Amino acid sequence: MSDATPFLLPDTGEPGFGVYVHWPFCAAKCPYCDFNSHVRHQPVDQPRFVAAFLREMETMRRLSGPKTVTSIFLGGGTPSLMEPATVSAILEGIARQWHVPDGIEITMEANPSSVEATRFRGYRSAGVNRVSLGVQALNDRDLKFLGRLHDVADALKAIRLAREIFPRMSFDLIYARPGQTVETWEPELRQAISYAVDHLSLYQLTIEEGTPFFGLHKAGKLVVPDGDLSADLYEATQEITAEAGLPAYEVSNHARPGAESRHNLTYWRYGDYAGIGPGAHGRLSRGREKLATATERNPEGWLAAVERDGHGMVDQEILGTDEQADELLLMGLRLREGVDLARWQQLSGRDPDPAREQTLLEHGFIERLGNSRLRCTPKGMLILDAVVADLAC
Ligand SMILES: C[S@@+](CC[C@H](N)C(=O)[O-])C[C@H]1O[C@@H](n2cnc3c(N)ncnc32)[C@H](O)[C@@H]1O
Ligand SMILES: C[S@@+](CC[C@H](N)C(=O)[O-])C[C@H]1O[C@@H](n2cnc3c(N)ncnc32)[C@H](O)[C@@H]1O
Ligand code: SF4
Repeated sequence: MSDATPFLLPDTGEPGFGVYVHWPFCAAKCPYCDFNSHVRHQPVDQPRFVAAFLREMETMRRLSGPKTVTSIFLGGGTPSLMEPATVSAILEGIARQWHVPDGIEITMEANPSSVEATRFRGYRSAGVNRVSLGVQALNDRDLKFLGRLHDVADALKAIRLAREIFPRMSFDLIYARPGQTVETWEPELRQAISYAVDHLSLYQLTIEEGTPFFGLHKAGKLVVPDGDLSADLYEATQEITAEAGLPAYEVSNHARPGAESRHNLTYWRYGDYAGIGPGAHGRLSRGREKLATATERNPEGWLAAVERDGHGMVDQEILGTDEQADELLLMGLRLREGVDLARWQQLSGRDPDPAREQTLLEHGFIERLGNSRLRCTPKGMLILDAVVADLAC
């Protein structure tokens, strides 16, 4: 995997096969975040983690069988706390287990605060060709409120560097923050668009149970935009990004056509993926069934399990065709391209209930794309869970 590697292989429209590796550590825990991330005050033994990642990959390879990888994603936590040598060893390990063609998308998440030019170049030399930066906000007051360790100047520096070093770059913003209105969000979003290359992830702030924000929210000390304002913010976001040539291809993800994240598409097209590392989940097909894997979330617990058993899986559930049909719908309706109905019918053994589908069509929540695809309208996206629940039963 050299710098001369052509980028990117064109999207075939197929679900693909992804490999996800989870780095579970962060420099500090953000008060809104319930992802599997932990702060350690002692240095993390990276070679020991690498050895465990490689062992767990062998187990996952046995479960997946031989596969051609279409994307790799190093997520977290904060993977940019890894040394470039760690990243290199992980990518080499993946290529020993599965076929990794030149030019596939290899994404790594990075925090603007843990970013260093030397590390970025090291990641690039290791084979990373897409970076996803957690910028979160473009004003210092909100960055502070979100508990971030970086300020806007750090974020802009990281964006500039990422654009220089990686062929592809995206960044995340969190909106629908306390006190935010369409009037204050719009200039921030336009500024973000001006820094974006071809991909942006825009998430509405979710108050997750068990986080410090949850406690504050419950105590009435943190007030988030109500349903109407959230919907207005969402709609404004859709319009502004579409006008700027970065339309949503999924609920929260925006890209110039052709620059969608392949890895994300694999999830939403309900493809297979191997999940490696603490708290990673995976989906591996076996004939008509799919194996849903989930590993131990605690990093040291996961490490001990892998060293003992060759994997850290705590859960292996076999999904039958009905469960797969539900998941296919749940994931596929998030996408602008919608869900492939023939695949859904093959799995569920039936058509969508005509009366329910008709009602949703008449209310403008869903639409048909020819005979073969069904998708949510922008209005339907606002009540996605209800639409899925209605169609699935
Ligand atoms: C798991 S984080 C990993 C990225 C990296 N550690 C960072 O924070 O910069 C992935 C993204 O999820 C989003 N996210 C995490 N918690 C969220 C929440 N409660 N509401 C909305 N978005 C959230 C943030 O935009 C974040 O960049
Ligand atoms: C919220 S998304 C952000 C993606 C980013 N916006 C992009 O476009 O590349 C990524 C986060 O989801 C979680 N994640 C993704 N795939 C996962 C998997 N297979 N197992 C466990 N967590 C996963 C990780 O916490 C990761 O940081
Ligand atoms: S948002 Fe990112 S940096 Fe913050 S705790 Fe979660 S994973 Fe770590």
